[in-house]
Amino acid sequence: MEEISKLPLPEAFLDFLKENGLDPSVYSAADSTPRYIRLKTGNEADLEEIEAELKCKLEKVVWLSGFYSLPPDIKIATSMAYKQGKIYGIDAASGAAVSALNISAGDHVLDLCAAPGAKLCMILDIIGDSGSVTGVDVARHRLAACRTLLQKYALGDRCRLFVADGTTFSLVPLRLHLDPGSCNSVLQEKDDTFREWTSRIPWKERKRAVKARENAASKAIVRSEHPELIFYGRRSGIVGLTKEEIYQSVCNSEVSSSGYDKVLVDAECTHDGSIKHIQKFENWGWTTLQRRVLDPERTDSVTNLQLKLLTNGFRLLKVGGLLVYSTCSLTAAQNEDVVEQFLKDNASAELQEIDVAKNWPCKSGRIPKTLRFDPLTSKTSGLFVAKFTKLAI
Ligand SMILES: C[S@@+](CC[C@H](N)C(=O)[O-])C[C@H]1O[C@@H](n2cnc3c(N)ncnc32)[C@H](O)[C@@H]1O
Repeated sequence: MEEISKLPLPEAFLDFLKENGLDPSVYSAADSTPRYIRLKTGNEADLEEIEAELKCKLEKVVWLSGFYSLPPDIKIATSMAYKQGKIYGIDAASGAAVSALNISAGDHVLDLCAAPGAKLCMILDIIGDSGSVTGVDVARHRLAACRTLLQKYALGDRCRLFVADGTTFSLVPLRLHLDPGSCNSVLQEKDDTFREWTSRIPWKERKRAVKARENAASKAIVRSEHPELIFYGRRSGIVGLTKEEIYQSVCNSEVSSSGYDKVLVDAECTHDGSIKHIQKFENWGWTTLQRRVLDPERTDSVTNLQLKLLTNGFRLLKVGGLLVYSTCSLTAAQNEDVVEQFLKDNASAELQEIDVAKNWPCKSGRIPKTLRFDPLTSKTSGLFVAKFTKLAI
């Protein structure tokens, strides 16, 4: 086993890096990469108090608004500031991916791989009291954790969460009825009208849902008529509508005008660029790394999935909208190769310069306009970011 800094990397991982043309020295920053937090909007005046509580100086990240760095050994989870939802942990490179979307007031945003939800929280914090956010993830337990996060940070008012496969998810934003007060008067309540969301689901309904999940799990192929809605806020557009209205399908030609303004595809990947993730294998065991990261079959299936997620996210984008594709892998196969194939398959997709990136501590990817954060030079977790717009053709 070769020793790089204090993180021992097994031969197989070093071979994986070599095969992918990646420099192992990026992992030497493992011990010095700072931890990052984002201050929830409205808590700026509490900065000194938070510093006193954490007993450390919060260094403003000059290139990313609302972000602060702190030494990696500082624990934030037990602090009052964290418990009260004033700060949340999110890597600066992740924040950059969200920032690249140029979210503005009134936007309807789709986060296609949303859990556990750090980026979703940031998106919701930015949109504030306008527009809507739809979070999708295939892993129910991870999305449930995401729901807990939204509630903790009181950010869920304009959000809806669906357990669904992002490669086939088909719902467009509900542009009307975002304010339940304004629609109740015109809508006639039917039996299946969605009322305000509550975590206290009636016993009968809960039993029915568990049974449906058990039935689905017992079949080889999970067939669900609709994506499962596991949370919706008061102004998410859901309250006051019926099931039929919420699950209304639209054809591809309609999506060009009624699709999302912004789409984030923070795709499933092998996480090899995330130093924090790689460090976890010290405890999980390096054989787990072999299975989850190095296995060529895993890499092949993940790149197929990434292309499908990107393609479907783009399908749901309206003309003139913006899509950001990101992964925390540093391999070309999961990044530039996926982007190249996607551009080849989608004539209406155009790669965009990330205009807000002028002062970001990152490098260009192999394809101009794409960006790579590498832990050593960026002092962040590793991340690849590409941004697209949809042309009217
Ligand atoms: C890199 S993580 C997303 C992190 C998240 N954006 C955040 O900031 O916390 C990738 C996510 O993709 C989800 N995923 C995997 N396959 C998926 C699919 N087919 N459809 C939707 N989500 C999927 C995983 O469950 C995982 O939560």
